[in-house]
Amino acid sequence: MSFRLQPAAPARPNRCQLFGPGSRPALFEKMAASAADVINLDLEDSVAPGDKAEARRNIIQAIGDVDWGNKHLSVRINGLDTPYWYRDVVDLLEQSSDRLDQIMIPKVGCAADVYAVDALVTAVEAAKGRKKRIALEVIIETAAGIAHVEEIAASSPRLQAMSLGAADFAASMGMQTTGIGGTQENYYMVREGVKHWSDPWHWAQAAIVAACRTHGVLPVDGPFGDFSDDEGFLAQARRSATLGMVGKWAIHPKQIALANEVFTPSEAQVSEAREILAAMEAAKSAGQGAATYKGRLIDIASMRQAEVIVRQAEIIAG
Ligand SMILES: CC(=O)SCCNC(=O)CCNC(=O)[C@H](O)C(C)(C)COP(=O)(O)OP(=O)(O)OC[C@H]1O[C@@H](n2cnc3c(N)ncnc32)[C@H](O)[C@@H]1OP(=O)(O)O
Ligand SMILES: O=CC(=O)O
Ligand SMILES: [Mg+2]
Repeated sequence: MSFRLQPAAPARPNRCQLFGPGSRPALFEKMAASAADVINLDLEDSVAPGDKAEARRNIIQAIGDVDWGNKHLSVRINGLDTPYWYRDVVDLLEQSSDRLDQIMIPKVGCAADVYAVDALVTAVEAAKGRKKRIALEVIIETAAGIAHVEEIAASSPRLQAMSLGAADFAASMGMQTTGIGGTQENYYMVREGVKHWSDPWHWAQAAIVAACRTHGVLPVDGPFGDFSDDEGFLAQARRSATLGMVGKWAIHPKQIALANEVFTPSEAQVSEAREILAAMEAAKSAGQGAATYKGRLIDIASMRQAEVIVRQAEIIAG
């Protein structure tokens, strides 16, 4: 380990972030009753410009009125390039109850974007005497965002989570697709006449995970647009989990159980991790740093890997 230790990310479940437009208040009770760990009430791209003010009012009312249980409650504000975002922050923090946990900032392009929101949040919190310190989450979904991902991950002690937003990311990068996440038809290699599809999101996800893990932020995979394709969602989510992401968005209730399944370590994974820890304790007692487990090498690094899985299971179990 470097002299500078890697900080732990917030110890809360973040397997599924369920989105719903602020302009559809009929969905709020359903969202609250769902099995998602995080609720993202949206003021941004799922809300038409003419509905922004009403959506804001709907959300402020629902934050106080709906029983959100133990969910992490977040509101996605509008981007800093719009005339809406400051009013989103001010009205939310002046008018909503203390039940609000988090504000999500879309299309973050540099650390100063987070600084601006942090400064405004800090001022309104102090002016209103709000007791709960609002957390922030950001979406990396532009070329600038991915180019500055590390400084963004380090930008504020309020920052808890960072998602990849595949739709806007594709647009900003000029990618030739209208798909939101998942396999892209034209992203393949050919060997002996057979196509092998590759993953165009992989490098951005890996950059996000590295930036997040360096600075103690939760890395999250964003939307998968085709909610009739469960297999595609599962494949995308499994790749994300394997890379180190802790959860994925649901843009339809169908996707919640799929995300929870993938981002909850299975009983088999947890018991294998515990067996590795036990085998390494036995090896250490015998004065050895390496041992054999099911015919394969395990050593002290294997303990760290196993601890990741056990810790994830413990956080989810509460
Ligand atoms: C690229 C991005 O920025 S992604 C993030 C922003 N986008 C969003 O927030 C979009 C979120 N999703 C939605 O708005 C909707 O799910 C849509 C538009 C995709 C589909 O809406 P519908 O046509 O109503 O879906 P559908 O008819 O399949 O809904 C089935 C049931 O789930 C409910 N439902 C639909 N969406 C949601 C949701 N997001 N949360 C909770 N319940 C929902 C419906 O009310 C319906 O309930 P019912 O059985 O009691 O009648
Ligand atoms: O905001 C999400 C996205 O994919 O764009
Ligand atoms: Mg977006």
